[in-house]
Amino acid sequence: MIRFDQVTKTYPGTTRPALGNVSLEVLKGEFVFLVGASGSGKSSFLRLILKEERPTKGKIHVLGHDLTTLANRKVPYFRRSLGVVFQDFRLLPAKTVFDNVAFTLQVIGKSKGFIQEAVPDVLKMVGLAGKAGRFPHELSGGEQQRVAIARAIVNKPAILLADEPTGNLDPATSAGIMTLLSTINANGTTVLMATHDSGIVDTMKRRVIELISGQVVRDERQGGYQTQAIPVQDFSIGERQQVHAVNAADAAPASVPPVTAAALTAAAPISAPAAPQTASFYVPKQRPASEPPAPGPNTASAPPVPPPLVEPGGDA
Ligand SMILES: Nc1ncnc2c1ncn2[C@@H]1O[C@H](COP(=O)(O)OP(=O)(O)OP(=O)(O)O)[C@@H](O)[C@H]1O
Repeated sequence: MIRFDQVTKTYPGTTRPALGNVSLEVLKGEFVFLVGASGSGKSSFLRLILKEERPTKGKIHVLGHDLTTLANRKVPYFRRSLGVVFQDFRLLPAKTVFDNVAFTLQVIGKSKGFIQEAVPDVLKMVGLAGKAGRFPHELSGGEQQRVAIARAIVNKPAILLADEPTGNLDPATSAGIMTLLSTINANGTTVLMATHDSGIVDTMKRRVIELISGQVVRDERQGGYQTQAIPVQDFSIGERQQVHAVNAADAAPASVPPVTAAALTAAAPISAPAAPQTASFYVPKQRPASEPPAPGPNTASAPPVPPPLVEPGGDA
């Protein structure tokens, strides 16, 4: 579904690659977390999948397309199979919830009849059935992210890319968003999510790809946020913090075998040698151990697991 073959991305005017010689495969239906310190290459990875950036070296295949040879005129059609969600929602402020979602469908030429059926269906799925007439500024952050997710999935993409979708949300609201993304994944959409949220990754136990300085240093089924964590440091300022340390600059390239279909059916986790110790620190967002990871009694803002996507009829 997504395959990177020895992909290197070096931005113009820079010497160190944002991604270096990355080879991996993501299969249909997987839920994959991309983790790594700020600047490790997560967003670059997602942008390459969208063909917003071109690899400097190597090949990328997405949904059967070789992106290095895909003609520019075909890119808009290719992108219809991908949904994207960002940390900052990116809604159109002057449009209602309904119109924000409908806009995506109008742009690709769907009929009014299709839109009138598909938009309410998807708003119901994301738990916003009663809020179609509101404007973004009349919604909470979690609700705005639900609109953004509705917009991303209304055309039933094969792949959903999410770049820190819970980055601006509190833990309870984040849990509701993760329930929603899990449901979307359970309905058949492959999900790739870049995140710094250790609590979410540790709770979900999905495949984790960890980047350090553009290198894949870990690719693990049912992984945690950082199994290579270097444990506790005491900063003597405020609370004692758990610091997971990685040295982006000094990380040795890891010899990680690419994840293939065969590897994913094997029993053992796929993991790489530990990163070396370190001078620069990334402090992940801390989630209290007592806090439940999924919607529960203290997650009032999170609706129950939404029903499966309803197939809208009347597509023109
Ligand atoms: N357009 C660009 N031009 C030049 N360098 C860039 C560009 N975009 C990203 N980079 C560099 O590439 C590296 C990887 O950046 P990227 O945004 O992919 O990291 P990230 O892991 O997504 O970071 P964050 O968690 O902060 O979003 C960084 O060193 C960054 O400065």
